[in-house]
Amino acid sequence: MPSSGASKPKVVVCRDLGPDVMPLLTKRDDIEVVLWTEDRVSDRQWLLENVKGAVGIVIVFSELVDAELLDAAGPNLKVVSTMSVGYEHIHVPELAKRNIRLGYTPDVLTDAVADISVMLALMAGRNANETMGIVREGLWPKFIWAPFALCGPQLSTSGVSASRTVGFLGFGRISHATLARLIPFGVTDCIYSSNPNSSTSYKKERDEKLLSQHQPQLKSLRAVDLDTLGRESDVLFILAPGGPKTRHLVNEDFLRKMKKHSVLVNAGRGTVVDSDALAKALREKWIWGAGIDVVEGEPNVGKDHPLLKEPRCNILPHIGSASFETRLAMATLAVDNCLAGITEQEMPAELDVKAL
Ligand SMILES: O=CC(=O)O
Repeated sequence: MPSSGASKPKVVVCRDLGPDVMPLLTKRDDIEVVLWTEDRVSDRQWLLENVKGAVGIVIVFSELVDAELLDAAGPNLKVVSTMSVGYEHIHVPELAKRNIRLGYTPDVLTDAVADISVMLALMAGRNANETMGIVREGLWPKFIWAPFALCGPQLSTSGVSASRTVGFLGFGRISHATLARLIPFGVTDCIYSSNPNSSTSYKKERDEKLLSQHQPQLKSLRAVDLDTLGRESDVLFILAPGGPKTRHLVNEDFLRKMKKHSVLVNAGRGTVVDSDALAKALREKWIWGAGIDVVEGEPNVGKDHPLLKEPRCNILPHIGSASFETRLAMATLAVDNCLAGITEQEMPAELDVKAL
């Protein structure tokens, strides 16, 4: 843990951001960098002690930023910079109260998360977890190939007559990028339910743009209520940012309305989905399968978790943005945001904490 010159402004960094990015901080002689060197969630006590007097903190989505932490930091704190696009782990009103700025990492991860969303849809529809399990357990030699064994619903519509309606719970940048990837799969109808605070004129303009961008393939794009979203989606992508307003929107009631052959993908936040209800939906075959990158309560998802008992549940350990290119861009942006925040300049990507 480097420590030079007690009087220099202190920046606490809760993960080693690697050899390309750390020097952006450590090579500066006008700040003191305090680093949590382990590749796991920083210890809360360590953070509470080290954050005292800091001007900036660089975190990831597993560090909770609440009144306790901000009080421990004290009045010098100017910026919290999270290496994530989501900010469910940050009590934003507490930042607003204290005039602390918030940096985040939108855009740079859009493609990586959209890629993995499509991957999860394919994995869930085509039974990746279950079928890879057969191979992993050495059961392939005993497996009798049969015409309809281990089939699942096809994502692409080319060559088959059925059309596919894709649904999005949350309709921001990552959803748009996911939709773009699905157009070549033959998707013609898209429905979504999104932030009720976005203005009607913004939504109208955005939807017209998306429709014209995906002409002539995309025939319809509609904002719908949650009931319709559940009932009509063949593949439902949950790409909402989380937080109290979206907690358990996908619950037993919602899942019971879904089609039997539908696939649910969650690459947004685990809290949007009630895990017990999803496990029941899979067990009782209300839906076909699920592909999830996020789970409520993660990373505490051990072997006994109800979702792990469901073969049709394809689970990844929150790796949506985990490509070399994207993580490098995110780490760089998080540092740039932090440096701009502590020097009171315009941040490359700032969330307006007073407007959230
Ligand atoms: O989940 C990842 C992120 O919010 O960046």
